[in-house]
Amino acid sequence: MTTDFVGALRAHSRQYHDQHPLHVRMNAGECDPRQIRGWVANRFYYQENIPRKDAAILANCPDPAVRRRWVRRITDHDGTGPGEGGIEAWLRLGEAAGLTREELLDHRHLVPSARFAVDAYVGFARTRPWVEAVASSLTELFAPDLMAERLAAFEKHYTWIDPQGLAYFRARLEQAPRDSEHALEVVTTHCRDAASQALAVRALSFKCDVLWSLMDAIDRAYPS
Ligand SMILES: O=C(O)c1cc(C(=O)O)c2c(n1)C(=O)C(=O)c1cc(C(=O)O)[nH]c1-2
Repeated sequence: MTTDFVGALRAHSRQYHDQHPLHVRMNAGECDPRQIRGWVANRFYYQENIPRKDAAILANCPDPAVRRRWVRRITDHDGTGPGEGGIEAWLRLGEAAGLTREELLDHRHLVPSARFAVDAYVGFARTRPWVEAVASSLTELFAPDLMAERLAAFEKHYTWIDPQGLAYFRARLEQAPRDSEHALEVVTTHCRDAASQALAVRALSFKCDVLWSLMDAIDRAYPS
């Protein structure tokens, strides 16, 4: 039963946003600087909100052992001091791509439907049972392959971006497998019957929709 359940979760790789036309064009080297900058600026809103989403999971989770491991995600993104962490690394990616910090932080490029998609993810974590919110993070099972592909594509096609700006993706290559392994452990431990397993699968499907909608929003805002 657990094997079927894990299989059903893993099968969502087919709905993952690596297949989105914008990612396909990006990784083929077909985006122009305006489109790359638009993606970086809009994705920044996702990055900013990941720790708020994880704080909502912590707030709803009654298990100290889970919280002790989950809290690491917040420091991965926020760092333990100024100038550290994933959000800072994304700001440096923006600078390497020719965007100022200010224009990322003040959301001047953020389009309404990108905001809407990200807010839906945070709202899901705040309002749904915490195990479902954990299940929704399992897109990270599929992220490392996309990160590796993106790193290679950026180094090859977008040489106008300083490669030091790509440090965020290198860090995620290690963080994402660790995080998704923990999330999978939590979900398989807590979802023992068909009903709870179906809810976990639905949560992951919802998250695939969030990521796909975010890419749709960016693609529409910066047409070729
Ligand atoms: O660039 C990407 O394609 C991508 C995808 C995902 C994902 O699959 O949810 C995350 C990230 N990046 C990411 O950088 C990240 O920190 C992250 C956290 C989470 C999550 O749901 O908790 N997903 C992702």
